[in-house]
Amino acid sequence: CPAQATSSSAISAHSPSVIVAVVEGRGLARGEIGMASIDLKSPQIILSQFADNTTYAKVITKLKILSPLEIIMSNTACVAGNSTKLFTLITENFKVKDFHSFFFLVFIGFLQMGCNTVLYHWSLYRYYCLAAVAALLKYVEFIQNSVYAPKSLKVCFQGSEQTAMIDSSSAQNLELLVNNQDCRNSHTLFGVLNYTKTPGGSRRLRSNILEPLVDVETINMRLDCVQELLQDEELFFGLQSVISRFLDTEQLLSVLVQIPKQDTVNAAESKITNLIYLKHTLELVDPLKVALKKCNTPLLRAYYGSLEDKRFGIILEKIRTVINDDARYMKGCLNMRTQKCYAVRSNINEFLDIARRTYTEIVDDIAGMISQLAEKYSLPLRTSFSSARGFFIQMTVDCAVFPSDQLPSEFIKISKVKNSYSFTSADLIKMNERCQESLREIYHMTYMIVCKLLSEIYEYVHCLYKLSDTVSMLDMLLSFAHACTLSDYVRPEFTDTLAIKQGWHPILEKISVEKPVANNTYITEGSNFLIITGPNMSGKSTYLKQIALCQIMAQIGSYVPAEYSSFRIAEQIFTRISTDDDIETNSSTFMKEMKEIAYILHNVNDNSLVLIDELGRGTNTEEGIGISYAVCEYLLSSKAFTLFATHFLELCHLEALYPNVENMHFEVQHVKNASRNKEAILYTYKLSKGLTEEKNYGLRAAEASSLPPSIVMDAREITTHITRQILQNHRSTPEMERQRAVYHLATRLVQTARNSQLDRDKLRVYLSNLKKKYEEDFPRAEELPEKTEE
Ligand SMILES: Nc1ncnc2c1ncn2[C@@H]1O[C@H](COP(=O)(O)OP(=O)(O)OP(=O)(O)O)[C@@H](O)[C@H]1O
Repeated sequence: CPAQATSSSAISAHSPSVIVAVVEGRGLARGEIGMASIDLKSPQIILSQFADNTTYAKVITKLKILSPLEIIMSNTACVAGNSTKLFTLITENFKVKDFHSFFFLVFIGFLQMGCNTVLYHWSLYRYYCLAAVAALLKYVEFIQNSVYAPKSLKVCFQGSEQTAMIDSSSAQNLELLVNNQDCRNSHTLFGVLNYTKTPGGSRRLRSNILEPLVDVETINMRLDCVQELLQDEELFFGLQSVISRFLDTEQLLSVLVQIPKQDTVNAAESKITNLIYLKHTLELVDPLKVALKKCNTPLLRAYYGSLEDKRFGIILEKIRTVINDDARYMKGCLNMRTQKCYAVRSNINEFLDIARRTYTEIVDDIAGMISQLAEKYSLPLRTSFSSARGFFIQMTVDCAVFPSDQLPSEFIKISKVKNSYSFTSADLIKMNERCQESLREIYHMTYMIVCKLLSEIYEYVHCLYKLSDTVSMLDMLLSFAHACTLSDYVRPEFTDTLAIKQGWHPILEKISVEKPVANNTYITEGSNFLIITGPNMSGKSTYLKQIALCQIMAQIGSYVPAEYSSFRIAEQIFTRISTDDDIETNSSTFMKEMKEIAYILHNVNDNSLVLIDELGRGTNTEEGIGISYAVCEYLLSSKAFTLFATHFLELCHLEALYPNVENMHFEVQHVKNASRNKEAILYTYKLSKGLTEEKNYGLRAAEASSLPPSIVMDAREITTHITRQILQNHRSTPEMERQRAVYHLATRLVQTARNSQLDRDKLRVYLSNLKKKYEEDFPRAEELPEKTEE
């Protein structure tokens, strides 16, 4: 309820309130998905229809982003023993309700009767999402016991093209909204950026982080706003003070446009409350305009323009004819009760005026009775109120000196909290009942007046959608600017290169005392594959995550933690990052790894950002290397920007085979620990070119840990023995080496030829160097086919 809608209610603002209906095509249309969702806190229906593959990755990702309260599916999809694959997949992850398939069809039938030609044609192409929305509306009507007022709902069709896709496991790996190790919200990207003041603003930030933009123009417009907010303190503080007074506009709108099917006291009370909230919200439009008046950037000007809408004034005028000027949102349930009681102006309904007089008299009587009791027993009694108990008596004394059995017998229902007794009396209970009765009357009569007023307002209510959009967007932009003022972020540019100068990890900065070590990144189309090596704990995973987080921050319109940054828009961000707290068994960890990598390989395109950390660690070394090598070669055939962190140094040979691969490593230093006469590792967290030269760093890390020294010694001996054995097995004849070199040379030639980005001169130089090197190493090079160079 909007009463809780303060900036501190971010958690309640995120509690699930979305209901989604999902429909899948049948027969030839299998895989065609229609989805419709409605947030019970926001009267907006979002429709989408798209084709998914057999893993249903898109549906599951979309559902995870929505984090629905409930999902409804047609009962034909879940016939016992014969349920569809989609149904089974969804039930594994979410709570599903089956709903009669009839409701999935009713809306379509109605449309096809020809009520609206645009919608009719639309229905032919978007059949499935319309079927979903039909069922969704019916279901909401059924559970909420209310319908939406005509022409009041906003309907959006959301294709999957306008935003970058981040699958749910990547969102988890990157700690976008939840931290794997720490349940605190602040240890996430959301926590780093969230300085929003309204629930709508924090919801918007959340959804933007999960679905960053891909349109450079829109991103730059947002960045212009953030820049202006950073440069103009007056604008920043002026806007922030107005925005923080807004309530949850979306939820308010949602409640306003619902018409209860039964007139209960609760429904009446809630409508009156919401009308007061509406008045409070509309009265903030003018201050918001004043705060925005001098802004210059196009987006802020556009928001200023949207506030010029005359309908805000019309609604407010209409409200003021019926509602008292001083009726407003106030904290505290008794205050709000008083506001509701006296909301409607006097002389509009004489029975209402009489009922209110009666109510006032009862409240005065209660106060009088309690002060008489205080006098009679010489006790420090005072009148208190709670929505559960109504009026009751409170007394603050030293409870140890004054035990409850010393209280007069007419005080009943005694409870004790710290040094305070709460109780009531039989008379007070009766008076509370009378008070409730007169309130019911007041609410009923007020409700009638409010309903009439609302029916006149509905036709203007659409401007509130604009207002809630404006407020949540301004709140989010202010939040970005706020985050910048606390840390030295820089405005990103958008080019075809990923270049970050001295970038650092934003979450690590927030949680650690010292500023993280910053690093440079440079990835272009001609050098789009970085293999990152380095000992354990040297900072590989942190670096990979840092790149993805900076990319997301840039694409939502925030500044980024770096000295300079330029990004290529990523249409998808994929990660395969092992999580250490995996409680699954080794084999299922491996299967999870394989599923995640298969998902990436199926969906990667030239504009993806791919981050892979320690692939193949769930199986033995040879197989791990084999899988990693094959995956790298597959990814190398695309122009995706890939960062591949690994302990398999064998993969670093790829640099020699592919011109677009670059080896990077994290440096460590060895320092003598004088007291223990041992060598210790000093992590620099600095990224340098080339592959790591560290050997047996696993053993050294084990030594540094609390593993018993005897075990470390044994491990060292066994490792030496195995390495010797492997070398023996691998010792090859010159002929074997020559064949291997021919194979590598041929692979390199094919890859180089495929990579049409290299210009022909560079290609020629590259190939003749290759041949020269081969001739030096292997005297029988004349056996190569003569035309290889071509
Ligand atoms: N740039 C940095 N600045 C400061 N501290 C860092 C930085 N990078 C990493 N660290 C610290 O080092 C710890 C280990 O980093 P990380 O997990 O990234 O290492 P890793 O190389 O991936 O290790 P492993 O190979 O064992 O998975 C982090 O928890 C973090 O506290």
